[in-house]
Amino acid sequence: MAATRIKVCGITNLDDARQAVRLGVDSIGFIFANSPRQVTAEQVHQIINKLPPFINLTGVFVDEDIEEVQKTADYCGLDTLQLHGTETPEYCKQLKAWKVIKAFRVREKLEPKRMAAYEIAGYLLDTYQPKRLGGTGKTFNWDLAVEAEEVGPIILAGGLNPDNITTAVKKVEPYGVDINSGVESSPGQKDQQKLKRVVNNIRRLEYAE
Ligand SMILES: O=C(O)c1ccccc1N[C@@H]1O[C@H](COP(=O)(O)O)[C@@H](O)[C@H]1O
Repeated sequence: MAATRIKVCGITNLDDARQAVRLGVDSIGFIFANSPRQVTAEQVHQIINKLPPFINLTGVFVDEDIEEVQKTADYCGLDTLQLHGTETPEYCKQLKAWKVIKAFRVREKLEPKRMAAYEIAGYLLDTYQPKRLGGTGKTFNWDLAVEAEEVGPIILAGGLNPDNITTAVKKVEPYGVDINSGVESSPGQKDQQKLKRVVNNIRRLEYAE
């Protein structure tokens, strides 16, 4: 099995960021949108300043004014922008200076044509829940994610935790996974043991070959 890229999202403090770095995750994510995990550009700037090099930094936005996204990304030194709202392919094109990931919330079926209209670096599949634009803690039918592979690099999200991550990765074989509320002790605070278990479970699959 190819290596699975790991993003840990919803980081709100330096201790959790450092623990994610220690575990060797590929990207750490900061949520600028309305959320129990919301952070300000200033908070993220302070956290990032204290991190070592070679860490990919992702910012999560929902239908934000594009100039505000660019300003925040520049100020914080973000590498990747993850868009969770109704952002259009044209909106994404204006962010060419960054790697863009667009989130697609999955209901009963996949919408590969709609996804393929986006010329972006990665396609994140998350669980649909009315009135929630992310961070639901719920999984969706992973059979649909398997079908999405032809569109481009798939990042699997939605309710991933230490207990279901092995099944999810084995089944979907995604390019990457995005772990958020499933490794928290309370909203915005990571549980160090859960985080460690998730990462170890993914690595174990890779070493098993
Ligand atoms: O976590 C949030 O509160 C959030 C709010 C608005 C947009 C995105 C958000 N999080 C993203 O949601 C998915 C799935 O999260 P979970 O594992 O189900 O908690 C993930 O990509 C987060 O980055």
